[in-house]
Order: sequence, then C-alpha cells, then structure tokens
Amino acid sequence: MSKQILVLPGDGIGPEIVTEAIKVLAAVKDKFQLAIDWQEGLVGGVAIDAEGVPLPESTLAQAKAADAILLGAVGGPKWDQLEMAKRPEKGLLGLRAELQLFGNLRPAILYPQLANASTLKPEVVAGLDILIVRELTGGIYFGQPRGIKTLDNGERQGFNTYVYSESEIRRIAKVAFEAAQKRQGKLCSVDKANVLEATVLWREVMEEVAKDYPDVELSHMYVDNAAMQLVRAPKQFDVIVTGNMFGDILSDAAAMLTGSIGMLPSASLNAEGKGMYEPIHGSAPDIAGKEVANPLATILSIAMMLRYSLGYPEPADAIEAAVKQVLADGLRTADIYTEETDTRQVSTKAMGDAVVAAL
Ligand SMILES: NC(=O)c1ccc[n+]([C@@H]2O[C@H](COP(=O)([O-])OP(=O)(O)OC[C@H]3O[C@@H](n4cnc5c(N)ncnc54)[C@H](O)[C@@H]3O)[C@@H](O)[C@H]2O)c1
Ligand SMILES: CC(C)[C@H](C(=O)O)[C@@H](O)C(=O)O
Ligand SMILES: [Mg+2]
Repeated sequence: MSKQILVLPGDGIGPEIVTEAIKVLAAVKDKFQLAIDWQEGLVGGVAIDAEGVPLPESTLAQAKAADAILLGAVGGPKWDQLEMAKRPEKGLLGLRAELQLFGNLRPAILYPQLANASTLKPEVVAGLDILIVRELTGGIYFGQPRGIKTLDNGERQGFNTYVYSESEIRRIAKVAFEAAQKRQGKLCSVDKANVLEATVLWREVMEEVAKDYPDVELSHMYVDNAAMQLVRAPKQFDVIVTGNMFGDILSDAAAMLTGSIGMLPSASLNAEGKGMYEPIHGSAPDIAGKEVANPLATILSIAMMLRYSLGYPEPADAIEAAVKQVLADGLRTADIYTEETDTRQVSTKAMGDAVVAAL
C-alpha cells in the first residue's frame, strides 16, 4: 500500500509555493519509484470560505488517516476581523493539537551561496547550521484560562496562561537531546527562568533529563539574551530547545541569518513520528498572487517529510542537493536576490521548475 500525504495549500502564497513543492514531490516519486500518493484538503481561510470553519471535520479525518501532511500557510487580512476562535490560524493550531505534534524541528542552515543575502556579515554566518526545537502544543498558546473579560470597573482585561507540565517538558527535552546527540552534542535551553515560574520548572526538568544524555553538553540562556546572541554570534549554537512562543519568535529571527524566511522548512512530529511539514513563514499577503514568493522552504519541507515520516532518506538528500544546485546556478527569488554577478532573479514557478530540472 502506498503512503498517503495530505496536502493543505491554505491561503495567500500557500497555493503558489505548494504547487512548486508538489512538482518536486512528483519528480522524486517518478525518479525513485516511491510508493506515495497525495490528496488535497482545506484548512485556514479557504476552509472558512468554503465550509464556515478553519478546520473542517473532513480535513481533520483526512489528516488523522494520512501518513504525513504538507501545509502551505494560513491566514490573511480577509479573516483578521473574525473572533480568535474562528480565525484561519485556529485551523493550524487545531491540527497541531489534535495530532499532538509537540516536537517542532526548525533547522536554520546558511547555504554558502546565500552568504551575502544574510543580514549578518558573511564571516559571522559562514557555515551556520542551527536546529531550533520548539515545543508546539503547549505553553501560552494553549494555556487556560484565556480570553478577554470586563472587570468590575468596566475596563476590559485580556489574559493568557503560560503553563507547562513536567511531562510536556520531558518529552520535548528528549527530542532535543536526541537531536543534539546526532549533531555536535551541544544543547542550549532557552527560558525566562528569572521571571516565569513555568520556565523555572522547564529548567529543572531539562537538568533532570540531561542525566540520561551525558554525551550532550546542556546550557541555559534567558530568551532576551538568546535573541541578542542569535544576531551577535549565532554559530555558538548547535541545538536550541525552547517553549512554543519563544521558539516562534527566535525561529523567525534565525531565518534572516540564512538570507530569508523563505528558506526555512519545518517538521512537526508526534510521539509516533507522524508529522506535518510546513515552511516556517506565513501566507505573506503582501506578495500573494505575484508569483515572487520563495518556494524553497516548502520544497525543503518535502525533503524533511520524506526523511522523517516516510522513510525515504535518499530522495530527501536528492532534493537538498537539487536546491544547492539551483542556488549554485545563480537562481534567486526576489527575497534572496542581491545583485551579485552570475545570479538572476526568477519567479516562484521558475525556481520550482529549476529544482525539478536539477533532480
Ligand atoms: N504557518 C503558518 O501558516 C503561518 C506562519 C506565520 C504567519 N502566518 C499568518 O500569515 C499571515 C501574514 O503574517 P506575517 O505577515 O506576520 O508573516 P509572513 O511570514 O506571512 O510574512 C512576513 C514577511 O516575510 C515575507 N515572506 C514570507 N514568506 C515568504 C516567502 N516564501 N518568500 C518571500 N517572502 C516571504 C512576506 O512577504 C512578509 O514581508 C498572518 O495571517 C499570520 O497569522 C501563518
Ligand atoms: C500562524 C501561527 C499560529 C504560527 C505560530 O505562531 O505557531 C506561525 O507563526 C508559525 O510559526 O508556524
Ligand atoms: Mg511563526
């Protein structure tokens, strides 16, 4: 039986970048004779428009039945006035929660050809290869109570809860320690343990789990310093493990070290290794429909999907090699174009076609 992939293009640039990623998937299926098939579903704003909810029951059922999920992006100004629970983003958060995709891997790798596209000096980022492990189904994103209430004095008050249980911290710690073991053996846990009790517990549990991984060197850093260190000397990091909100913010910052947010793929995994794969960026309403978005983060997410959920490391390597090849050939979407000699600016579609040709 072939493995089933659910494809959720979503909103904004989502359909544009997913179209290119699917071309690449079709090409590796053909080249490596992979037993895979895919079908499309609705999530986010397009699901609200079609069915009135951001995560239709049918999509959730498809997602549960699939071996892996590829998602483009959700959200956009069209739906920003809706109340929180009805917004496109709830579709994405619902999938993460329902499938218990707590382990979010966000690699930030600088391709040598893009050294000049990085916001940092080439010598500061040369060889950069960081893995951010973000806890994805807990923390302030999901903590209860939450909401906006009216106080006795008539003033309104908004509130969210930053909460982590030991078991939630322990399971993401294991993901991070295991990742560090396969890399340079350095893990930096990022928290705000000087202010937030939930992260005092986070730090304690990290120390406890560290005893099972004597070959990994664990350090701790406050999140404000981590943000600064990321843009000061990012190569001091190997693996970073952090909570949901800090990981969201730090991964967007890390993206720019590699040249563009359009370069960062991600894997969101549950305890059984099932995963959802998506670029870390959003629906980019400012460039949607213009065919200028960078599809490489989504294409690289396909490589992660083949490697982590489908058990096909060879085609995953081939996709990553093809991406390196098109960059070496000088192809650049607008976000990574720097007017260097022997480079040329290309559209979303031309970039996808070039990766297929390189394969
Ligand atoms: N995983 C997701 O689906 C996801 C992630 C982040 C934001 N969002 C949603 O997307 C919408 C827009 O959010 P935002 O503007 O804060 O963030 P965004 O990531 O969509 O865009 C931020 C900036 O990066 C640029 N950008 C993003 N992806 C790009 C790509 N592939 N190629 C070139 N440039 C790219 C955009 O043009 C924009 O200038 C919001 O509704 C937000 O909630 C969704
Ligand atoms: C759209 C939003 C819910 C999402 C998040 O905050 O997790 C996005 O920013 C991301 O990084 O995947
Ligand atoms: Mg984000």
